[in-house]
Amino acid sequence: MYGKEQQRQLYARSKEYLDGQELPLPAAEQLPELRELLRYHEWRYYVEDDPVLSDYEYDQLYKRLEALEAEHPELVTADSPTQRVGSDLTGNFASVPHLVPMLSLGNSYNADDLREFDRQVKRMLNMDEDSDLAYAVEPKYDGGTIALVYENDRLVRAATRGNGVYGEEITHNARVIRSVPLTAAFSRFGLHRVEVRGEVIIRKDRFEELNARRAAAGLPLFANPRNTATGGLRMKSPGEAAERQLEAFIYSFGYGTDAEGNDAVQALGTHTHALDILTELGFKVPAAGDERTRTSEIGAAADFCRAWEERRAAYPYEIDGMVVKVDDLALQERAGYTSHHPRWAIAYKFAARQATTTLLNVEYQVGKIGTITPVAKTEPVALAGVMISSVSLHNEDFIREKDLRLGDQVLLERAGDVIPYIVKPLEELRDGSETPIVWPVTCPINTTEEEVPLVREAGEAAWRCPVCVCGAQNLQRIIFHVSKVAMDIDGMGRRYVEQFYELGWLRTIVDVYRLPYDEIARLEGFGERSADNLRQSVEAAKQNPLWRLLHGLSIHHLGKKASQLLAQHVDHVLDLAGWSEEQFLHIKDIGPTVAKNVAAYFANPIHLEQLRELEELGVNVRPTEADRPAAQVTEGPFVGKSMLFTGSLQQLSRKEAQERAKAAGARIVSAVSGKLDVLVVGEKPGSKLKKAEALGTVRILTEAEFLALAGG
Ligand SMILES: NC(=O)c1ccc[n+]([C@@H]2O[C@H](COP(=O)([O-])OP(=O)(O)OC[C@H]3O[C@@H](n4cnc5c(N)ncnc54)[C@H](O)[C@@H]3O)[C@@H](O)[C@H]2O)c1
Ligand SMILES: [Zn+2]
Repeated sequence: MYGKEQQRQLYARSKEYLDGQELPLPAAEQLPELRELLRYHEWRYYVEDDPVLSDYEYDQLYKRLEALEAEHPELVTADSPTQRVGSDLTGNFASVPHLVPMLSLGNSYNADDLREFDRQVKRMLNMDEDSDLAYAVEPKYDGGTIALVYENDRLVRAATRGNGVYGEEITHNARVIRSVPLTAAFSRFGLHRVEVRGEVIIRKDRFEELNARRAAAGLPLFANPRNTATGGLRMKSPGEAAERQLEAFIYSFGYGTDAEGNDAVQALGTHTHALDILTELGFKVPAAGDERTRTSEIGAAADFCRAWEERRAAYPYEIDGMVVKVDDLALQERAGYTSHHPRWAIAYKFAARQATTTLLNVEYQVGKIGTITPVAKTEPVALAGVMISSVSLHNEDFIREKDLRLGDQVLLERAGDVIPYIVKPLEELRDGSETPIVWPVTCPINTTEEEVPLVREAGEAAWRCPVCVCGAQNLQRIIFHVSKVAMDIDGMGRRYVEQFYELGWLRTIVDVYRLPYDEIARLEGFGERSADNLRQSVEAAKQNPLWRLLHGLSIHHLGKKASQLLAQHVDHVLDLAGWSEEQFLHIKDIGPTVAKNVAAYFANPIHLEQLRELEELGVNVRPTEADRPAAQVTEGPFVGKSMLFTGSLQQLSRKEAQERAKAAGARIVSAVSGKLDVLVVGEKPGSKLKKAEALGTVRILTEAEFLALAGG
């Protein structure tokens, strides 16, 4: 239908219009062009199920056409996209006429738009602006429209919306949708022949499962739930449609007549009542009081819409907005229709979650352990309310699997609070000028002469720079070191670290504990007070439990849990310097990867020197109260007591004795202080005993006494 070159031009031209560039064309020339562009995008969206613009962008083009036509009514043509609904006719099925045209919906994006809609409706109905008008509000399901015709309580026909006037007959596929009843007792309500309208969708989790099965079978994946549903409706064989486990939410009557052929829907009174009846008849309908509401105040309708925008991500079905409808069916008829949409209803559209833009460049960032993360730089584009120009590409495999190229048009998505990501490149829009993204073999950050080859460990997706000479890695380490998860230095976030780094005050984590507070106080935006607060936070962090320091060293693979385990097994952080990989493995839950990485870290003299400096600066390097195992011993003679052994023991080795003490609930410490509870004394005790005696608060036990109390 559209050739490649033609598509590229239509796309490029659309973006020019959207960029708001000055288009000094007379209206008479803009109008046909806009119509042509919109028709192209409708084809991509409805027929190909693969749009190249976001809905928001499409709506912007549409509004531009609408505005121009309003200024120049003489130039409006009957085939303009504003005068009819977009067509999804494929020609693959028999086409059937709709008794009552199936229309689109007008769009709104915020509470103001809704208030404007409220004013317009009231004007049309000759109502006072302040008078009450009841609205029904419900989710706008994002799938494929379906019209189900029942005669004498039996499903006789199902059709798609098609071009609004004709639809495509897809009864065979509707029959396999379990939420579409094959019979329904409409006759109880005097309805002999009815058409009900709804949206066919696939639940998000089913969509994920379906794609997982397809991936396992080596089949191409479905792009999104919407086109899985619309595609499912148009399958040739109902078996394939059934496999998708589609569902149909019914949201209104198209028409309904009694045995004489007279209208019998109006008698139902309100849209709300009509939906209640459809619920009773066994249709899947938005649930009253939860998924739908009724209110006579447009502000409350807007609140309901906004509340649903929050709920959108957690809701099991894809919705792209809400629909606000005049509830009274007689008033609906009075308000009437344009050739495009009813005047009594409006869609409240949620912020678009997809957008297309150009991939300009790829930059690389280096993480605290040297991980190289590629970041796409794109032409800035609005997405779900924020401007996006940078998107993470995760790793090399991601780029390869998506076959991304520089210069590509890419589809971005941002769902809920999730960070934006690239869904795919729009391959059909390539013109041959795109260039491959060449993955670096040496560190892309390193600016020195030396070339540092990147390394990639077996089973890992990320490439790493083993030694970032340029310091980028150190910066990331410091940022991590002070962060909540590690040393948790209050008030010293990424921004300050970057600033101090720039100023040359921070080179390694050791510098965190010797910052020039006088100079900081003189920095713009600081002052004595904040500098002093910062100093106090740093001082406080010096007393942190040992596991925080260990975690804050950014040792590859050493997470919080393993840091805590290590902290429980040493008296001083430098004890680890003497450990072999074997010794690490003796600790339950410490695996070979952690063992290898920690051992390597502590084998490096630079690291040991840093730790000594940290100790000198007053940073705690010994296990504290908080380092004790979480699963504490709760019974035993020494529960909660700190204990120290001194002198040579006769019956047990020092290590065995310590283990026995721990099993009895004691915590082993390494120095005599006011905090010491118990001192166990062997042969030839030294100064520790004297010190403890001098304190007078320490309980002193012989080895035998200890053994008797600790048990066997
Ligand atoms: N990205 C693109 O290039 C592109 C192209 C064409 C259209 N579009 C999108 O499609 C829109 C126009 O499509 P449309 O005409 O299908 O309109 P629409 O999807 O905005 O609204 C009409 C449809 O909403 C559905 N709907 C879901 N829940 C409903 C409910 N509770 N009550 C009533 N209807 C409900 C109906 O099936 C109806 O057909 C545009 O605004 C745009 O967002 C995008
Ligand atoms: Zn590097």
